[in-house]
Amino acid sequence: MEFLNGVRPGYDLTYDDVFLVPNRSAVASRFDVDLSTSDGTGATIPIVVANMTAVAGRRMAETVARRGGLVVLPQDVDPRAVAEIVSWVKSRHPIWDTPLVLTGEDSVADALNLLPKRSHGAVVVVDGDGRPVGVVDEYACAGVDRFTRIRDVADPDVPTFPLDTAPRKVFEQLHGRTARIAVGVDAEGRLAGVLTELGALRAELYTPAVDAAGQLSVATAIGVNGDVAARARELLAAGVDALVVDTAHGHQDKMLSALQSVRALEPGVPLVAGNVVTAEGVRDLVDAGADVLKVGVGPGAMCTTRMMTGVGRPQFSAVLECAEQARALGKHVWADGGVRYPRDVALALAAGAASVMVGSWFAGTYESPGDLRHDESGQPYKESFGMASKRAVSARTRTDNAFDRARKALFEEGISTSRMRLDPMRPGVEDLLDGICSGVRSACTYAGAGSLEEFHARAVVGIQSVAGFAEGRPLPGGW
Ligand SMILES: NC(=O)C1=CN([C@@H]2O[C@H](COP(=O)(O)OP(=O)(O)OC[C@H]3O[C@@H](n4cnc5c(N)ncnc54)[C@H](OP(=O)(O)O)[C@@H]3O)[C@@H](O)[C@H]2O)C=CC1
Ligand SMILES: Nc1nc2c(ncn2[C@@H]2O[C@H](COP(=O)(O)O)[C@@H](O)[C@H]2O)c(=O)[nH]1
Ligand SMILES: [K+]
Repeated sequence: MEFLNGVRPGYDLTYDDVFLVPNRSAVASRFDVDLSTSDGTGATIPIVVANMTAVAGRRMAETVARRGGLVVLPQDVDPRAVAEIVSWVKSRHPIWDTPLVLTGEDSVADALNLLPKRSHGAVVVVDGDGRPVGVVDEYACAGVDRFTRIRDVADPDVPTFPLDTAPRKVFEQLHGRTARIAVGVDAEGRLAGVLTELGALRAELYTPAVDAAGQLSVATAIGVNGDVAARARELLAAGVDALVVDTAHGHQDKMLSALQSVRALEPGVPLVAGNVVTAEGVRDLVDAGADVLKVGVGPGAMCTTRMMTGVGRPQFSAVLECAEQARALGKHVWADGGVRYPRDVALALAAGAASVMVGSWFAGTYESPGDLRHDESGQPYKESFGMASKRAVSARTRTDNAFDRARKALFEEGISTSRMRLDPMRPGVEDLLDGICSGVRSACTYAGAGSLEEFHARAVVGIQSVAGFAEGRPLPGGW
């Protein structure tokens, strides 16, 4: 990456401060751009979902891995529960989505409770042998008593396909029909998955992130306290595909010894560590065994670190400096936090990040773990909170004695509650991934790049005024 006219400023920059200049391009189509990452995780899109309790759970992990990204499960989850989630994610089909399932005897109220759990918007009704006999969506549930039996409202016309049917064929069969989903069945005719028309299209455009056995990939985080090596060993045995050693101040001795102890296990999967924002931090963590550095102090949407401490660094410059150092050592950087638009992802990749971590933005989707709520005006939202908030710290320290818990509660560096609105046009995480991947593909072709490495090599970045940033915003309401 180079700065426009070779001018590298003497002050630090964040994503809003910069823009990409178009280059002459020989890339004929945005579909020709390869978005796969170079960080050794096998991800085929440069997106990692942050290890936050309000964001990263099993449905998020399954859904994002199917589209080629990676989800990091939070460190606050008990290792046995992580093992269960990992084996569950790995048991999911890499193309067909996990169905929501009820029997004909269940009620419309049961269906209405289940529907917001998944983006595909339908519940499959099965018989006693697990064979699909109908489909119910929210329209079928509208205007009927909530105690009505499902069998009385289900649509018995279920487009059904063997699991090995090409997604394009499923797309063509669904196109123009009223049926919302296609149902995939195994050799015995039992329900095994569902696909919407859009899901079938995505299955042709994205490549799932999978392990050597072809099963969906998933990562997990650990902290720096306690017996880090023992916990890491347990998680590696559970089959995680990357291990993230995570603490607010990654450039501290406790992190270095934690990393050394995990590296000594020869994990055999990428070892990620952070957070840091300086070249010195990168060097020390690499010396201690990190393959990937997590970069960002203070940019997160739930993060109050900069307001509480004055510590941090504008994220674009932090990523640029850390990526330069990591690349010089043959290592990689994940740009962590502060991503609000697809452009922020493109800019982080231009600065040299191998992948970009997104947290709060994805909290406002069907796939995040929280319950769907509605505000006073009926708008759907989910709650999000920071991992250093009173709420998260209190959950993390629940087994400590009362005095220690009270001591810990003093160091609050995150928001305990916030509302992340579900965008009615993009309520699922895959809708957001579509937007991000389209934006990044397009950014690559503007730069004349066919891969993310070429994008970083060719990117020309300029610095803009606040007015320059404002000019780039759309004006849906006119002026
Ligand atoms: N990217 C960011 O800007 C930030 C991210 N976070 C996220 O919050 C989560 C919790 O992290 P964390 O609070 O580190 O919790 P951890 O449970 O990992 O504990 C961190 C350990 O490091 C010690 N420590 C020393 N200095 C610091 C410091 N300045 N900040 C934090 N701990 C310090 C703590 O000791 P003692 O408690 O005795 O001081 C504690 O033992 C993580 O997911 C982290 O990524 C949190 C803040 C900033
Ligand atoms: N200082 C804090 N940082 C936090 C907290 N919880 C999470 N985080 C960091 O934010 C990113 C995600 O950023 P986002 O803008 O996409 O939400 C996450 O990976 C952490 O590094 C917190 O309580 N305090
Ligand atoms: K912030």
